[in-house]
Amino acid sequence: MTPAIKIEQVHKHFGTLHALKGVDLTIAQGEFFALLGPNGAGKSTLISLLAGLQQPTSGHLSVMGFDVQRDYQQARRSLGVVPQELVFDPFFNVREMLRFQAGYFGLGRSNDVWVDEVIEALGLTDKAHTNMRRLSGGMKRRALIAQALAHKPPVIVLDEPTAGVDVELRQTMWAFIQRLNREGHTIILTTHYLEEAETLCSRVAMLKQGEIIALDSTANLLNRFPGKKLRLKLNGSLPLALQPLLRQQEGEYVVLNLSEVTQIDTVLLELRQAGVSLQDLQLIESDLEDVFVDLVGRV
Ligand SMILES: Nc1ncnc2c1ncn2[C@@H]1O[C@H](COP(=O)(O)OP(=O)(O)OP(=O)(O)O)[C@@H](O)[C@H]1O
Repeated sequence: MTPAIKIEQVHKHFGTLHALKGVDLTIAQGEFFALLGPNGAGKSTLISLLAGLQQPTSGHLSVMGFDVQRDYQQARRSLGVVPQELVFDPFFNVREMLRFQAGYFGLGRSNDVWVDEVIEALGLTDKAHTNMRRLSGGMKRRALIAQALAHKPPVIVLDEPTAGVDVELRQTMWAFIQRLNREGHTIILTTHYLEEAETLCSRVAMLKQGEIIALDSTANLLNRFPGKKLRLKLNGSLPLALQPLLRQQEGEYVVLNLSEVTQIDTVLLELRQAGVSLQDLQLIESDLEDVFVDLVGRV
């Protein structure tokens, strides 16, 4: 099957800055994929190259088999991008804006049913006739998500879609995006909320300084850290014998790395022998954030 996204040896220079250093990435149709990386890693640059908003310095990108430069229109029609920033046309109301957007991709009135479905799914029904200018920040964000979906693209890219949005929108949006994924749409997500990526995405690429440094299924990445963490609040300082297990200090808590659960016995014994009592104890599974911190540093 034609891949949803194919990126081959893509380089991007901004003057002397080498923002993307030979990125290769293939995303199959129907995947729910996370593109993660710290600030400045090159995620947005990669997305704007996919959307044809910028040109690569070298290399090739295609969407649903269409080269983003040679077959620009088909590639662009295959892609819906929810941008990070709130940029919108202030002259239209929500429904007009969505119809206009679909019309831009050559879709006529027959698409209106879909536009209304998107409006409803994103909780915009009450605002359908409100001018974009008059929407609150959260509602504008909903409208921008709707805008990216208005032409029902097979590939949907969400660039930090939940930055600064409330819990209700997150839930509504993810329910709808998951439905679209079940119906066969390919979803690519960039987010700094690693919990979201862990819950939603089956495969992850981690980008650092313009290079992919990890590309694997979410499950395999998590398996790299089979251990658990023990968070302890102590009446006293951590005994010397336990220092080698120390992972980090989190306020009043110390976090220890455990390779197996039975190590808890040893920890408790050492604490007792050192006369240090416990105020609180939590056992935590490793998560995507641990993998991320280990590979690329803090988000
Ligand atoms: N138009 C531009 N001109 C010059 N430099 C740019 C331009 N766009 C991006 N950069 C630089 O390229 C690098 C990658 O930026 P990019 O926005 O792609 O990172 P990002 O991974 O999306 O970061 P964030 O998580 O902060 O959104 C950064 O060093 C950035 O300063």
